[in-house]
Amino acid sequence: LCWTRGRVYPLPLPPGPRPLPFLGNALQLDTTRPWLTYTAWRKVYGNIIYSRLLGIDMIILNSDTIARELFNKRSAIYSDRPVIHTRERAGLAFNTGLLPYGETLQQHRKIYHQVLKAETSISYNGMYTRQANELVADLLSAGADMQGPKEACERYMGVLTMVMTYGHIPQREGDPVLDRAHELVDIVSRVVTPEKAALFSAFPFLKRLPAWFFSKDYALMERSRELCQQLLDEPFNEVKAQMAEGTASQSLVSDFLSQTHDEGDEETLKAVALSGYMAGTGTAAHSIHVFIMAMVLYPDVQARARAEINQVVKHDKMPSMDDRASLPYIDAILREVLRWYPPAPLGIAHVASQDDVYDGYFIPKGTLLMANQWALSRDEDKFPDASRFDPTRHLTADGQLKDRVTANHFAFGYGRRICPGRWFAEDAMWAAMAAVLSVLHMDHAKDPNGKKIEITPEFTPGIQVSLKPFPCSLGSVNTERERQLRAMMSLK
Ligand code: HEM
Repeated sequence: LCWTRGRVYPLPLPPGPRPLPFLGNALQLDTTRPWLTYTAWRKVYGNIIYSRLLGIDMIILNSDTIARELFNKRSAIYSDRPVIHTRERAGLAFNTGLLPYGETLQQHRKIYHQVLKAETSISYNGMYTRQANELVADLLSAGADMQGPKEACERYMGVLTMVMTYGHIPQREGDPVLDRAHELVDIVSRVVTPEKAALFSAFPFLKRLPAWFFSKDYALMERSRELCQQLLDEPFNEVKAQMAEGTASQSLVSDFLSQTHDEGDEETLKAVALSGYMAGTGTAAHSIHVFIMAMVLYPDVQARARAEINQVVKHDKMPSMDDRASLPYIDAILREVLRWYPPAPLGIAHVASQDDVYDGYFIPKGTLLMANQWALSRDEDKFPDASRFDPTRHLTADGQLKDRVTANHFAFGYGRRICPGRWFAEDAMWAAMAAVLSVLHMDHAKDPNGKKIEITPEFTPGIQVSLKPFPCSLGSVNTERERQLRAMMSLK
């Protein structure tokens, strides 16, 4: 028996910093970016670290191998989620990512699997290409507006997810569904202000924080609840009405509604559609935005990628998803984007539903476990000179991809909670990156004296980070392709 931190366990807990009473290790954290602290702790305590915060047991995994050992191989134990205090108050109890492990979650995941699995995701190829063309046009018209590229990436993912879930193509300006969805995602990240974002990521349970802590956020949470209800019901009811009239487009909702008449199933379907939108837009939009920044900062990578496209695709044609197998360098860029700045640096916490033992360490039931993706991404043994953006890490000497699939990337998480939108995300990212590289030259913005403006990457923190707008200059390098793209857009 081991007497550890006031409690008796059959074996020692993993090593970790000495906690203070009640606060635990809270004061040792970089509160806006706790993943940096956890990565620094690795040097002292290693790849599996125990920490105690506000009375909650937490284990940080700084190794992909250990995360796979626990979350994948022992998924029967490690698939639960922490209880988040604000979940009900903000109307977010329906959200797949926050559901405890159980029957409802399994129903959700079954639906995602049917509409987002690799084979189905390919069937959206026409949609990815069409929307990628729009993205290029939006980026071209962004000009010197710094907000432009970020908004264009967000619109691209917002439209793709709306079309996939409701068959609804949002209007360019003032679309009521897209606007509300944006507002909701924005509120969720404002309720999760930098301080709270840090708390949420560092203490994703928050169950034990007192109510006064949230007093200022009550109004926002009220609005969030209202928006959730509208967004759960309105687009869904519209699809139902369209189905009755025989005018509904194919979508997740229309496909499933045609198979079910059960009201319980309808609630599940609504929850799945909105959770997919909430989980999918910010993450993938951030990654496409990071891609643009990487292309500005690493012009050699940009030039090689464009040269490869020009070799495979005729000079006056846009690439299509059919060209993907012939363009492994673009996939290598995609994997490097996910590694370089993973959208969820600590993933979403898993919870142990039973006591367990790993490598001689005791893991008590109820422990919250987080795979520290930031540490994985900066592992110098696996990724030498890790802060450098270098797609060739993912290629063999003869230019082929080292791993068969992108969907196993650590950025998508693990086990029974692995991201169900990973194929949709990677297909959407690939289409966007190939279209952008085919037409656009991405460069540093210049000041009035013609001097290039340096970029310092900044991110809004949270469970999901988001690259802030940065100065850049985007212009066309291929007028024939640009013409073809605009012709394709007017044919829609
Ligand atoms: C670059 C894009 C994306 C990244 C990096 C990403 C990453 C993640 C991660 C790390 C998790 C948690 C996994 C875990 O617990 O181990 C997750 C969960 C989830 N993702 Fe994604 N995601 C992306 C795009 C998408 C898209 C496009 C969709 C849907 C259309 C989506 C839907 C979901 C859902 C519903 C969950 C919750 C699953 C659960 O709790 O069982 N994601 N994602």
